[in-house]
Amino acid sequence: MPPPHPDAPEPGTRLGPHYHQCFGCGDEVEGGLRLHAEVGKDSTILAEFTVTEAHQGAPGLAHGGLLAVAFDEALGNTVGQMLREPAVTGRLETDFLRPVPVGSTLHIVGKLDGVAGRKVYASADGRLNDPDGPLALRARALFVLVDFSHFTTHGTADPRDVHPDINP
Ligand SMILES: CCCCCCCCCCCCCCCC(=O)SCCNC(=O)CCNC(=O)[C@H](O)C(C)(C)COP(=O)(O)OP(=O)(O)OC[C@H]1O[C@@H](n2cnc3c(N)ncnc32)[C@H](O)[C@@H]1OP(=O)(O)O
Repeated sequence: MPPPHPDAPEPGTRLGPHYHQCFGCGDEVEGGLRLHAEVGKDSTILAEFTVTEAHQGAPGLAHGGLLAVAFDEALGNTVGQMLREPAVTGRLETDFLRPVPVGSTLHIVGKLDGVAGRKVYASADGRLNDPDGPLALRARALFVLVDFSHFTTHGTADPRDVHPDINP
């Protein structure tokens, strides 16, 4: 378990969108997940989002791919906030243990598992309707630390769009 960066936000800190047009956390995306996150105890990130009709895969049930988005977002936030370095998802595995109905709220807890060079391992659990509710999903991910230029070279970002803390 790597120690958090000295500038990592304190437990209880509410985390706003890292980018307003992000499908996972942005507040300007119609049908987006609008995932909310805050810093938990022991270097965890607590995230939640409520499944709407825009997120269905079968009638009344969340689409698995959208649930994976929620974990990508929560795990990316865990890595970025705890290490205070930009990273991108290299690999994401998701175990779907229970169906997630429309109207339910998924409570996700993300944690860092290890760092090896530029590779960062993280995992998360997702519970239904309560932080202690039934376990619905589990995910593990490998993130790769990248330079800010990843987002300007391959995307259209001004570095300041990636996160308000980032200055060119
Ligand atoms: C102030 C700062 C922050 C503040 C706080 C911000 C909060 C911010 C919240 C963000 C929340 C967003 C959460 C969504 C995050 C996305 O969704 S990101 C979008 C999806 N991902 C991508 O588009 C990535 C696309 N892939 C790539 O760009 C490149 O393949 C990568 C991942 C950068 C790696 O390429 P590279 O830099 O050339 O590195 P490379 O040498 O190939 O790999 C490095 C190591 O990783 C390993 N590796 C790479 N890919 C894999 C893989 N798929 N499987 C296994 N191993 C792999 C390699 O084997 C290598 O291992 P070692 O040889 O070192 O042992």
